[in-house]
Formats: sequence, structure tokens, C-alpha cells
Amino acid sequence: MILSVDGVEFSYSSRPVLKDIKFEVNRGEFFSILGNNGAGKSTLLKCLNRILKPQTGTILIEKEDLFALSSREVARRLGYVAQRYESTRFTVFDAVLLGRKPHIKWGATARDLEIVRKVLAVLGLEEFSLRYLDELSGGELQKVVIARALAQEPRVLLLDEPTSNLDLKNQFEVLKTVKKAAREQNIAAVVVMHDLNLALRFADKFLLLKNRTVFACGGMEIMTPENIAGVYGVPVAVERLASIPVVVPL
Ligand SMILES: Nc1ncnc2c1ncn2[C@@H]1O[C@H](COP(=O)(O)OP(=O)(O)OP(=O)(O)O)[C@@H](O)[C@H]1O
Repeated sequence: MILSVDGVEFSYSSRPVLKDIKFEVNRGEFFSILGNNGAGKSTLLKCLNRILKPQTGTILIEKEDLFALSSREVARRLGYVAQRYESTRFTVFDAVLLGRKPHIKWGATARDLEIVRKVLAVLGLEEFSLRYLDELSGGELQKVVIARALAQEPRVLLLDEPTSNLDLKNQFEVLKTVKKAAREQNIAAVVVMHDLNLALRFADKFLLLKNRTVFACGGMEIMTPENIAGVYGVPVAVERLASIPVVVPL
């Protein structure tokens, strides 16, 4: 187990958003967080990245209390891609190299540069290497911020709706890359998603959030029509098409 969350509660001033959140994520796992708009998914991800501090509960990363770690240690262990981000006057290469910052002591080494080149190649961003971020399309920029998080080589990768700006091909490529990174580097990817079909296709485990708390958590066995309808309030069928599970609203 790489991440363990127990009894987490969070409120924005007096507005309670999360209560009694409990789940575990294992190494190598693609873990999808699902739920309606406003269910608290982004808030939960921010608690996992220590941007927000839960009022109660514990979050352990590799058995250590997340809130007892130094900022540098957090940056080494956790990679985070927010739902919204701004483009800056960096080149794509430099922006991805920034992901290596928690590992760099004096200056970037040949290994750091190699990692950046590799990640850019995997995500098909090589040709954009020297372009400035503010000259990219929304989807290209989204791939760059994911590339930066992958270059960081974190133990846990936290992604908030990583495919929201991507076309069909890029949605698949990005999620495939994340899944491969989880498997090959034996890290965990915790991904907030809206597209149930993409979640079914790529995730190993699912956390369904409803009414501020965990509605269900587990593998494919919890993605039943009853649970999905219970969370989203829409009747659905879960079918297999070319042996791929798909959710169809009825
Ligand atoms: N900074 C904030 N201050 C006060 N309330 C907030 C703040 N950020 C979010 N909220 C509220 O907390 C609740 C959960 O928000 P959150 O962004 O975590 O939901 P979400 O599940 O990620 O939603 P979405 O799917 O729409 O992105 C919402 O009711 C939202 O209005």
C-alpha cells in the first residue's frame, strides 16, 4: 500500500465538503475518483497534496504522515496536476524540466535532461520543445503539465481531470501513458475523472463520492448499474462492447 486515507473530514470555513473519507491505494494502481459536480473530488485531491489540511483524519504516504513531511519530501513523493493552470513564458522543455526540481541539487544533470526528453517523446511533444507555453492550444498545454508531473517521477501522481481539454486520441494516449507509468514505475496514479467510460477502460480501482462521503470503493465489481445510478441519479446499463465495459445512460 502506498497511500492510506482514514477518517478525513474537510470544511471550507463553515461549509463541510468531505466527511469520513477512507480508502487505500496500492502501488502500480490507477485509482479513479468519481462523483457529481461539487461532490468534493478536487478538494480531496488537494488534501492528498497537502494544499488543504483536513480538520480531522490521517493521510499516510508510504506509511508516513503526509503532514509531518518536509515540503521538499512532499514534492519528491507527490506529483500534482490541477484542474486549472496558467501558461507562462517558459518553453515546453523548461516547463517539463521544472518537474525535476525536487530532485536537482545544483543544476540539471544529463539524467534529468534525458528524463525530460523521454517524457516529451512519449507524449508526442518533441516538436513543441522550444515553443512557449502561451503559444500552445489548451490540449497541448494540458499534455505539457502532465509531462511535467511524469518527469518528476513521483511515488503518487495526482491528476485532476487530466483529459478535460483533450481530443479522443490524446485522451487515450495520456491515460495509457499514466497507466504505463503506474505499472512500470510501480507508482500510484490517483485520477479525478468525469468520463465513466474512460474510467472503466483505464482504472483498476474506483472511489465513488456522494453526499460528501464514500458511496463505494473497490474494483470493477462496484461499478454496477445500481451504484452508478445511485451516485449520478441517472439510470444506466453497463454493457460490454468488443469486451470493453461501457456505461450507457438509459
Ligand atoms: N475555495 C473554496 N471555498 C469555499 N467552497 C469551496 C471552495 N472550493 C470548492 N468549494 C465548494 O466545495 C464543494 C466541493 O468542490 P470541489 O471542487 O471539490 O468539487 P468537485 O467534485 O471537484 O467538482 P467538479 O466535478 O465540478 O470539479 C463545492 O460545493 C464547491 O462549491
